[in-house]
Amino acid sequence: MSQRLCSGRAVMLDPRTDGAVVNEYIEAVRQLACEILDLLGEGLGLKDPRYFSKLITNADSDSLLRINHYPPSCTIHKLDHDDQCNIKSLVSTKASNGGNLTAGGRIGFGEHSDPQILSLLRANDVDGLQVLLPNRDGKEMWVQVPADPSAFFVNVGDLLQALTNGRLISVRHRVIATACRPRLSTIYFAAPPLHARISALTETITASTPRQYRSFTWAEYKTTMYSLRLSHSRLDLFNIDDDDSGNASEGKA
Ligand SMILES: O=C(O)CCC(=O)C(=O)O
Ligand SMILES: [Fe+2]
Repeated sequence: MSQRLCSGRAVMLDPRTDGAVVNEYIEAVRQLACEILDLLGEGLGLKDPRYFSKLITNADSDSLLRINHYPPSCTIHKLDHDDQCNIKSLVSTKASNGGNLTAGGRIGFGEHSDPQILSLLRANDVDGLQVLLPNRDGKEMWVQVPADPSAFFVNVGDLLQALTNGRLISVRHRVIATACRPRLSTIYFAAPPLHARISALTETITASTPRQYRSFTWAEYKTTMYSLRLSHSRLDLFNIDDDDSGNASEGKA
C-alpha cells in the first residue's frame, strides 16, 4: 500500500525533564497499568501474578508518555497534497510515530500494533481511533472506538502477546481524524527495561500451545521495529518456525 505522507505532530514527554503535573499523571497511570497487569497475571494463573507489573516498576523501565495532536481536518480536505503538507509542516514538530496526512487529505496515525507491554490511552471527545477486529465470518474489519474522555482505552502490546505465548493479542489500530475539531490523545506505554528478556511464561505453554516466539530482549525488539515500516507485523519475525522474509522486505518508514 503506498501513501504519500507528511509528518504529524507528537510531543514526547520525559519525566526527567518535564514538570510535576506530568510526573503525577505518569505515576497515576503507571499504577493503573500495574493493577491491570496484576489482574491479568492472576487470570492467567501465573505463579507470580505480579510478573508483568514488576517489569514496569523496575527502575530502568523504558516506559514513556506520548501526546498526539491531530489538527482539525475538515478544511484541509479541500487542499491538494502539497498544500496539505506545507500547512502541516508549519504546525508540526518532527514525528517518527506515524502521525500523517494522507493523499486523501485525512489526518491520522497509520495502522500498527503498540510494541510495548500495555498502553493506556485517554483522548478528548473527538472520534478517530479504530481497531482491526475479526467479524463473524472471520474477515477483519476496522471498528470505530467511540470517543469517551472519561475512559481509558487499554491496548495489549506486542511484548505482552509474546510473554503470554499469544494468549493475549496485541490489537492493530489506527487513527483517522476527520473532524472539524482537533483530536488530542495521551498514551502511556508501559515498557520493561531495555535489557529485559522477553520469553513466553511457562504457564502459557502447553502440549497444544507450544512456544510460539523465540526469546528476545526489548532492546532487540526496538532495534528491529525501527528498521521496519510502522505497519509491519514485527512479532511475526520472532516466530519460532516462521521465515518471514517476504514481510521483512516491505521497506522502511
Ligand atoms: O492518538 C491516538 O488516538 C492513538 C495513537 C496511537 O495509537 C499511538 O500513539 O500508538
Ligand atoms: Fe498505538
